[in-house]
Amino acid sequence: MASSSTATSTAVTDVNAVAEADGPTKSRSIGPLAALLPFLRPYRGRIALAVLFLVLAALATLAFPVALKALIDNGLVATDPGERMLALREHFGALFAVGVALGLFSAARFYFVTWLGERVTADLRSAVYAHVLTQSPAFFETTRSGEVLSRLTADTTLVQTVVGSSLSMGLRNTVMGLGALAMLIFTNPVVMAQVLGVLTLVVLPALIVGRRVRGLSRASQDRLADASAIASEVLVAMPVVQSHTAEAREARRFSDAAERAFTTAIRRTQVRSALVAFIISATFGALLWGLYQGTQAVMRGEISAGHLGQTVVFVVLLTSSVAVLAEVWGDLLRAAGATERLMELLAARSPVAEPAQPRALPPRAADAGRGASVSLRDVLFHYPSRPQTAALDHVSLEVKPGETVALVGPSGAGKSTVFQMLLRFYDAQRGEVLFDGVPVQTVALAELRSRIGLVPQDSVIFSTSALENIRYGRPEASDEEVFAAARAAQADGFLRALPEGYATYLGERGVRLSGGQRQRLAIARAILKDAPLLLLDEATSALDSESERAVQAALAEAMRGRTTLVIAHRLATVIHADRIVVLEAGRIVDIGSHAELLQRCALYQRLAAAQFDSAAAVSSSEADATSAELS
Ligand SMILES: Nc1ncnc2c1ncn2[C@@H]1O[C@H](COP(=O)(O)OP(=O)(O)OP(=O)(O)O)[C@@H](O)[C@H]1O
Repeated sequence: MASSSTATSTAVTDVNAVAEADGPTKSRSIGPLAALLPFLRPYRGRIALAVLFLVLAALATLAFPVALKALIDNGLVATDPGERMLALREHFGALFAVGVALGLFSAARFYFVTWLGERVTADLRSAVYAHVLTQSPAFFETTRSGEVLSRLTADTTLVQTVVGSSLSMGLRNTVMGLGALAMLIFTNPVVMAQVLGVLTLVVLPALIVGRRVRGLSRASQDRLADASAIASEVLVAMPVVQSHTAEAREARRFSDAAERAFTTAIRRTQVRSALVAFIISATFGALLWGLYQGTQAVMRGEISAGHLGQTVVFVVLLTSSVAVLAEVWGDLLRAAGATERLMELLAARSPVAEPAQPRALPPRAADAGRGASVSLRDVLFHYPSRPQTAALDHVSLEVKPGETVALVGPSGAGKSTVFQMLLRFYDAQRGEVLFDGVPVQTVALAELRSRIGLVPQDSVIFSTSALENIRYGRPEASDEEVFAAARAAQADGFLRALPEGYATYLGERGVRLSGGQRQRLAIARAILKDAPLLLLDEATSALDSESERAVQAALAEAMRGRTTLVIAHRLATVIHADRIVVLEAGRIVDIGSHAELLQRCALYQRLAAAQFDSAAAVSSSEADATSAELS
């Protein structure tokens, strides 16, 4: 346990270190298991019951050899056959009673211990998952989601084995072993001293080898996590994989990772197997030695046959306890590796910190019908992984309530980064980001984000019904409100036409909807959320003109009465924007209306010519207007 402090101090406190913690283990003890204590603490009552039944079961086991001795020494001595029969029945009755007690106590112990294992694992899983969900995007840049999933399943399962079985096996065998030891010392000190000598020779190497098992355990869990990470990455990108006919390549990449996990697991198993062989043969040796000594003593008339029988059972109990304990030690070390890793995830601190004393945003009612104001003041920001390149380079922008501002610029200009700043996914290194005049760092994250509706470029559809999908941003909304939002987003028609209408299950990632339908569903979600600021990242993929019109109408509805920042890829959008901000390499190059920028901004002219003209879905009248303006 001495190393638990080491484990805590090495527990990763920043997100980057989580990803780097793939290396070998830092401490080689069961110390990290101490981190499970807070998870066990709420269930003190259950633990007490488990321990009670565990001790009772161990005592019943220890009572067995005593009853056996009584049977051999007393049950068989009566000379009268009738009396002997009666005595025998009594002794067998006593043995049976011990057996029944053992059965009942063991069942109760099993129930409580397994309950604890399941409970603690479920709590741990939920705690780690909930914690991971609070991490900023920086965490997910460095930690693969498949790896987190593997931690949540494979590592917690190891912990479950320990809490739900190994710990109780360990405790039971400790109690039984100590009991057998005490009884042996009490009844047969000479044999005892010898057995103990042999056992020491067994335990020491087992402990030493066990350390290596733990290192290998963590390594094999890590390799397993690698395989899971590959699978989860590929499974969500199946169309890309299949269109590149990369199935065989991806299958090989996974099987290579699985193979590495296998090799590491086998190395661990080899070490463990050698340990098992050693432990079993050595403890067997100890047992036989005890038996040999005892037989001699009986022959010399020093002890009774019953005494020998009792001694043998005690020695069996003692040696098997030691053997089990060595096994359990291996399990504990394995689980320590898994716990260490889970605790690293739990210790990861998001660099986007909640303010200690959050300031309230101005009441929402005041914004109703006009939207929020947002400001970026001299914002300098680089992504944590790219400290040399400023993604936003001294950007200042004031957006008034109700205004629609389009962001345009070449790829990598920093348009999405502006959104990330407003949502406070990252904090700027310099400058200020204000929402309704309040610096975003001083507002509770939940409050800030509740005021922002986001329609991302790739509409995310969850694997649930259409109704629940729209309700995602405001779970308490009534069905009627959902229908109204869907109508406003031009989604009501196609949703009602689905086999089960709004109750239709949309499949994983909405694969049953077309691109335009997915967008409208995402817009309905934003409309229902009814936030004063709308961040809209227009989809770049072209839609057919009918679908495009529907999406544009939906967007117009979503923008009504709100402040809107839109990353624009469509001509219709820039034409209708109040102002257009032209970004390049993290700087604002120019701000103006479409007509003004066409007049004076060379970059905008290039963008307009290349980007908007080629947008297939631009309605013909608008395209004509632009051509006229451009020419
Ligand atoms: N998570 C990230 N980590 C590191 N660098 C990033 C990250 N996201 C974006 N960048 C970099 O920051 C710069 C601005 O990116 P941003 O995504 O804001 O551009 P954009 O204008 O939205 O581009 P696009 O139109 O292609 O989406 C780019 O150089 C990009 O490579």
